[in-house]
Amino acid sequence: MQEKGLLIVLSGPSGVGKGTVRKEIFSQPDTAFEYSISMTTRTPRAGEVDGVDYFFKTREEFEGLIEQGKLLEYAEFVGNYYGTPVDYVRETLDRGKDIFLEIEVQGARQVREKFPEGLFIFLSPPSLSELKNRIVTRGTETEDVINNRMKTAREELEMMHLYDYVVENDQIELACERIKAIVVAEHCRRERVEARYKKMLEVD
Ligand SMILES: Nc1ncnc2c1ncn2[C@@H]1O[C@H](COP(=O)(O)OP(=O)(O)OP(=O)(O)O)[C@@H](O)[C@H]1O
Ligand SMILES: Nc1nc2c(ncn2[C@@H]2O[C@H](COP(=O)(O)O)[C@@H](O)[C@H]2O)c(=O)[nH]1
Repeated sequence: MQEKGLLIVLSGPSGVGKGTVRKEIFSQPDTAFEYSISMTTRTPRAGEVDGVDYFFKTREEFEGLIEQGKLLEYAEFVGNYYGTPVDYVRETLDRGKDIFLEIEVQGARQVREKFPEGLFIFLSPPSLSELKNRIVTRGTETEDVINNRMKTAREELEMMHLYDYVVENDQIELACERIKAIVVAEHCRRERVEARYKKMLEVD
């Protein structure tokens, strides 16, 4: 029987650099994970492409997907819905591939309930002032949205205890190396290796 892949969740406050770090990891040729493209009702930012950055949906479409049970998790974040399509996650894990979800804290909590064996990583900022500086410098949000996201960031930082690892995003390259090292270590965790051996011994 095909061994299942690892479900990896990366969360952290808005502007900490999750998207930047994720894009850097996925640009590296030795990265073997797959990325779960989320659904959202947020308006696309300049340069964002439907089906690449997100699947952009209306609120009616999104609520239909919730009703049909098509989402592994979903949350309302600063006025918009965000959610993870469940089928792609399950298919990828069944193929034995690791899958990487970049989602906020309420969603991560729901995923933890369904996949307690997943790997949950929290990306933290060097400081709150640097976090604000990053969101402002990105230049994609209005002042109101920035203030709301900073308020939510304080609540999210208090949820760090729900995660297995905390990686500081002081420098992009270092944060990526730390995340990749954690994934390698997770694959070598004794409980996982024992489970693999148990299955092998059952077959022989
Ligand atoms: N280590 C870093 N040092 C300095 N700037 C960074 C670092 N990582 C990311 N940034 C910058 O911070 C800004 C926010 O990054 P990014 O959009 O990746 O954050 P995010 O966590 O994905 O945000 P959101 O949750 O709002 O989508 C970007 O302008 C990015 O270039
Ligand atoms: N619960 C979920 N959160 C998600 C998902 N996809 C992205 N996100 C998170 O939403 C915020 C805002 O994102 P932005 O692109 O508008 O800046 C951020 O924390 C993302 O990580 C998802 O499928 N589920």
